[in-house]
Amino acid sequence: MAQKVSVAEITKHATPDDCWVVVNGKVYDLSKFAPNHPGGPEMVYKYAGKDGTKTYNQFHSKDLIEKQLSDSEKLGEFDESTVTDTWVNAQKEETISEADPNERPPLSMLLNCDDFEKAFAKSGPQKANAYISSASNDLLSLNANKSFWQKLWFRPRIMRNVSAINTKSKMFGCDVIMPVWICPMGVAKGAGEQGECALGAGAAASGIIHCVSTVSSYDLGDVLASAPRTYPFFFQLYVDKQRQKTEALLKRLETLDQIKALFVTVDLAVVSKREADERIKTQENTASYLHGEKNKIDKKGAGLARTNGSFIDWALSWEDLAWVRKHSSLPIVVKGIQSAADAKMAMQMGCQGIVVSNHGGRALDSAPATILVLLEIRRDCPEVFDRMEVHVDGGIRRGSDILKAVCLGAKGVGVGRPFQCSVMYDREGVEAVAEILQDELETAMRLCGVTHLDQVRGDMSWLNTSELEQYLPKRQGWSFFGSLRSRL
Ligand code: HEM
Ligand SMILES: Cc1cc2nc3c(=O)[nH]c(=O)nc-3n(C[C@H](O)[C@H](O)[C@H](O)COP(=O)(O)O)c2cc1C
Repeated sequence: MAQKVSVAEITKHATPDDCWVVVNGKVYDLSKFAPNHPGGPEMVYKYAGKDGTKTYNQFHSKDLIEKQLSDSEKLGEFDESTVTDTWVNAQKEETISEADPNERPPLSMLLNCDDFEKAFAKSGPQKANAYISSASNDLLSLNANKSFWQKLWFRPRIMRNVSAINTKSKMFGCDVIMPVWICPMGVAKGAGEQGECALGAGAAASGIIHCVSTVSSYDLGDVLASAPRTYPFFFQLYVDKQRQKTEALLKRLETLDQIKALFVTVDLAVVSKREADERIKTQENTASYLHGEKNKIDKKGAGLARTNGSFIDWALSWEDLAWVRKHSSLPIVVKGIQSAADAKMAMQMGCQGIVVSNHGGRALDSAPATILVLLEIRRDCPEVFDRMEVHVDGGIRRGSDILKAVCLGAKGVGVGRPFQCSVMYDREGVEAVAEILQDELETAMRLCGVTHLDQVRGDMSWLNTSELEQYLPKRQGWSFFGSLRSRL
């Protein structure tokens, strides 16, 4: 890229079909790439014939663009000597609200997972907060996820000598200090400069596992390098409409021995409406090139999340698991199970695991709270817990929630938003969340009279589920008259 490209030349290429963009002092032809941009094409078109550095850097690692684009799309160095006043003024429309580090409460003041979400809401970039905290429509599943964990009560035992306790566990063959993985979450760089690298480094330092999202801000190689060379990770897969792209990704994963399981996300055939995200209209992404006018928002709003999912294949079906298996030797874990029937299906298809999840309330609103699905599986097809690893996420915010999940039979739990928000404090923030959960788990175990997690895994006698049972769906194919008939 020795050649220099002038402002006059760049501004000639300012349409979706002919889209040159300056990023970090270099000029790229993004015409072919933009329609496939995982964050949606409009994000890129907005910078056609302009400098997109500020926005790009907010969400992506510096070298991502260099790694992703072909040589013919790299046009040369930006010729600074040709900058004019018109060019400078044209770049001024960007109004990204940035986090002010001085506004942040000190890490030592944050005592629980909720504190991290509150701190981010107060001091993180407004748009990033809307993206992270939002969920579908009326937030019914988001709120139910969390509040239903609070409707499950322990049945503690006393005087059990809890001086020495052990939270160590195994998840997909990996030894962990406690059965927790950091949920896959897109574009973590929006929350803090180190993005997924903070999540990876923090997970490794804390002895838990980071599940890296398909739509990570950093290249997977960089995320893996944030941890010691042999430290394990999981990888989350969105199947791309262009299946050959997914095949290439799976091929790459085969070469990365740090990846120990493949979480295939199946609950987001389309991205739902997240109104908090749609309502933030003051940010730079609201100016839609395609709509022809600056700062014009489409009829649905200005949501980032909505445009991001356009590449996800909504034709995905159970038969496709055989295709995934053909291209991957990793344990296959179906993420997004929302009924006992589908848990059973995954087991019958020979999957190694499932994650009971409704995408943190970001997929179907009114999807059941994940703890209810876990209870339903235990009631209707308990054999699932013996045949594969059952994991759960959604609203898990306390160490005691982890213990409850384990008593229900879970091998591990995913924690999402608190970790994403902790990235505002870099790796130290991630470690702090893990430390809080570890401490709370140990305390809950001691106060319950439990010394080792294997002692209680799948043992419902430690729980009182009465309050929740009224919310469980009726058994499939079960009816009062049917059961009466069978007794006659
Ligand atoms: C080769 C280059 C690029 C790659 C591989 C890439 C990849 C991605 C990915 C994976 C996402 C996350 C989607 C999700 O959360 O579902 C994303 C989001 C985004 N990208 Fe890019 N991108 C590239 C270039 C650019 C450029 C040039 C710009 C702007 C100038 C840009 C702006 C954005 C924005 C604003 C988002 C939205 C973040 C959010 O959802 O919160 N990207 N991109
Ligand atoms: C900001 C954000 C981004 C997410 N991105 C992804 C993703 O890329 N892939 C995925 O499978 N799930 C994604 N999820 C869902 C999480 O993996 C997880 O299921 C959910 O956040 C768990 O709920 P919790 O946040 O209440 O702990 C995302 C969730 C959030 C909050």
